[in-house]
Order: sequence, then structure tokens, then C-alpha cells
Amino acid sequence: MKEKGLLIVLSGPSGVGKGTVRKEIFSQPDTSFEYSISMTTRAPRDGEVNGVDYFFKSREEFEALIEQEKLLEYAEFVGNYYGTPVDYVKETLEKGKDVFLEIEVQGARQVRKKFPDGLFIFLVPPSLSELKNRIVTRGTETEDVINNRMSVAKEEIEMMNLYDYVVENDQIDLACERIKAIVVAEHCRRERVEPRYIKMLEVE
Ligand SMILES: Nc1nc2c(ncn2[C@@H]2O[C@H](COP(=O)(O)OP(=O)(O)O)[C@@H](O)[C@H]2O)c(=O)[nH]1
Ligand SMILES: Nc1ncnc2c1ncn2[C@@H]1O[C@H](COP(=O)(O)OP(=O)(O)O)[C@@H](O)[C@H]1O
Repeated sequence: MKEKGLLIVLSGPSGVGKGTVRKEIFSQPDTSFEYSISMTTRAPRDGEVNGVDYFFKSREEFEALIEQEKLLEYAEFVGNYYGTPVDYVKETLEKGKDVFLEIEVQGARQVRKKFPDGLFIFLVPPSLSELKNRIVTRGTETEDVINNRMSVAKEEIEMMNLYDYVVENDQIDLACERIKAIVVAEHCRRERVEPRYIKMLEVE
């Protein structure tokens, strides 16, 4: 029987670079994971496309999805709902493909309960001051919101021991390489792939 795919969850504090690293991974031609497009009630930003960046929903539509148990997990983040469509994730894993979720920490916790065998990766900043720099540089938040996010970030970072791996996002390309290497290593470990070198030795 074909192995089921691996559920890969990338999470970490707000502003650490989850979205940036995820976009970089999916822009690389050798990436073989499937990205699960989330549902959200937040308004589309300039250039964002429905069904590509997110499935944009009204609050009523989102609450109906919760009611119908169509979401693997969901969370309210800065006044908006975000959630992962459960059917897409299950069907894609069933086909033997790896599914990649990029979600905030409350959602990751819910996924861990439902998929204890998932691969949970926590992205950390090089330092708290660098995290603050990134949130400030992104320029989407006021001073008050930034201070609030920093105290939430400290609590979020304390949750990193719930994860299988911690990856530092010092440089975007290095963080991507680390994540991809972890996925390859996990596949070998879980599937106990007979390394082709063993076959080579048997022949000789
Ligand atoms: N729980 C959960 N969080 C999500 C989901 N999709 C995106 N997020 C997270 O929601 C947060 C806000 O995302 P967004 O509004 O796109 O703004 P960003 O801060 O620029 O990434 C980020 O931390 C995302 O990782 C999801 O399906 N579920
Ligand atoms: N390795 C990095 N070095 C410097 N800046 C980064 C790095 N990764 C991300 N950033 C910047 O940090 C800010 C937050 O990144 P973002 O991907 O929006 O974070 P998150 O999705 O975790 O909230 C953005 O302005 C992004 O360009």
C-alpha cells in the first residue's frame, strides 16, 4: 500500500517570517509539498487573489463552516477568523502527498491533537529585538499593537517545546533549506527507506 503523505505544520510567533518563508519554499521548483490554502474572514490585501492566497469568506460563511465541521482547526487572530479546510487536507494526504500548513500557534495546537503524527516545525527569530524590528519594519501595526504582539510573542515562544523541530529564521534561504532537510530526514526515518547503498552492497 502506498504510504500516506506527511502533514507538515509551520508555526511560530507573529512577525517571525512564517509567510515569507512559506512563499519562498513554494516558489522553488523542487518543492513537492501541497500548500493548503486557508479560509479567512480578513479582507483581501492589494494583489491577493481568492482561491490562491486565501479563500475569503464572510463571518457568517465562516461560522457555517465551523458548524458543519469543515475545518481541521481554526483560530481568531487580530479580530479575524483563519482556518484549514479539513477535506482538502485529508484527501491530499490520502493520495500520498505531503500537505504543508502555515498557521499561527493556537491552530497548530489543535492540529497536534488531531494529527499527533504530523511534523511540527516552530520558526524562531534570532532574538526578541530582531522580532520587534521585523514587526516594526512590516509597518502594518501601531505602537500599542506592536507592544501587545511582543508580549504575546513571548508566550508563543514558550510553547516551542510542543514542536518536533525549532528552526531559526536568521536568513530566509537558510530557514527554507533547514525546513526542506527536516522533511527529507523525517520521511527516511518514518518510512525506514532501505537506503539504495544497502542494495548496492548486496549486489557486489
Ligand atoms: N490557525 C490558523 N492560522 C492561520 C491560517 N492561515 C493563516 N494563518 C495565520 O494567521 C496569521 C495572520 O495571517 P495574515 O492575515 O495573512 O497576515 P500576516 O501576519 O501578514 O501573515 C499568520 O500568523 C498566519 O500564519 C489558518 O488556516 N489557521
Ligand atoms: N530572515 C529574515 N530576515 C529579515 N527579515 C525577514 C526575514 N524573514 C521575514 N522577514 C520580514 O519580517 C516581516 C514579517 O514577516 P512575515 O512573513 O509577515 O511574518 P509572519 O507570517 O510570521 O507574521 C516581513 O516584513 C518580512 O519581510
